[in-house]
Amino acid sequence: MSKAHIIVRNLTKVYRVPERNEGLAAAIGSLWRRKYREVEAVRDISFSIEKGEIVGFLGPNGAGKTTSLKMLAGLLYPSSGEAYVAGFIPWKRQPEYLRRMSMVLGNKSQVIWDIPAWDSFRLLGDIYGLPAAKLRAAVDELCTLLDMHEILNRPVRMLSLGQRMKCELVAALLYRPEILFLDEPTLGLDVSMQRRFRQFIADYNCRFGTTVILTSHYMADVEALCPRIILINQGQLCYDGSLQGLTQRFAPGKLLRLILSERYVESEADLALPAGLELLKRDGVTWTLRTSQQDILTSVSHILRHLPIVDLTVEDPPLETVIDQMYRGEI
Ligand SMILES: Nc1ncnc2c1ncn2[C@@H]1O[C@H](COP(=O)(O)OP(=O)(O)OP(=O)(O)O)[C@@H](O)[C@H]1O
Repeated sequence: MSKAHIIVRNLTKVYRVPERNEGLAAAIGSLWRRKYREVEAVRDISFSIEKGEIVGFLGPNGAGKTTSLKMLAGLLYPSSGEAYVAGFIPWKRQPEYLRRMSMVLGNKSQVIWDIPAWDSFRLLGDIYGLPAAKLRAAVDELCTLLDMHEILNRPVRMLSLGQRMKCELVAALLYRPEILFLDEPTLGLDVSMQRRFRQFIADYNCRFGTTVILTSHYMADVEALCPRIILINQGQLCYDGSLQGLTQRFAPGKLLRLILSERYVESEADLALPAGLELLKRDGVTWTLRTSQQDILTSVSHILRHLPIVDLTVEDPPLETVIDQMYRGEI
């Protein structure tokens, strides 16, 4: 068998959703005769992930990301297919497996609202059979890393969203899982808290070699953390590879951003651009152009020869744009 930490083969999940027409008669009728509709949330996906990798699991709303992660975390049975995580079949929910993995859902809480986080951690420590000294050491270490000692004794409902998410992370990492499923962990956090979370996850992965699958709609999370991404759309896997490879494959070329000298007043019509160079946006003296990969040098030299340049930068197209175009089926 392959040594990969996570192996997924032809995994499919079909939900059976009850359906009924509007109105009281339909509601009563549905008590006897229920109609169902099938929703194929995940369709025949396969991939494998090595120990210690951080993989971004991306896709538009409803693509099947949470369903996939829930199957890998053992919260859902698949309709067909196989998965092995750390050698275990997740949905068998063997205690040895549950002790090796953890899942953080950005929109669900596993710490209890009405009691201080410390009490929730004690409860989780009991559930996972952590000796008191080990639990204290783990909480202490994680709280230092997340700079959150002062919030531990306040009821969780009195904490801010960012503080609550810190508690969720501590709860998820108390027993130092080998595999971490993070589903939108930075949802709703402000940019500086998002950055802090990203740094924490990167450091944690580096320190303990934890395998991480992350879903996030914030491309900054993905760019900062995930050298590899898996993209799914309508339940199907449509890309598995490096971030850079995604841009090269689906939006090859570069963006050239120019700032021209104030004295430049030429109209767009008068500017003759060579083949392979296209003006995308012109906002006063700030211009954005796109050039194909093979024409970068000729494009840049044309610009330098014909335009009074104050500043010029060459960039990859923003990940957001590439992903958005993919989601909309434009590339
Ligand atoms: N419990 C359920 N019962 C029926 N259908 C479901 C259930 N959960 C999800 N679905 C459907 O399965 C599909 C995939 O949903 P899923 O939550 O996995 O997507 P997602 O990629 O995580 O989306 P988002 O980015 O919006 O969280 C959607 O069409 C959704 O409506």
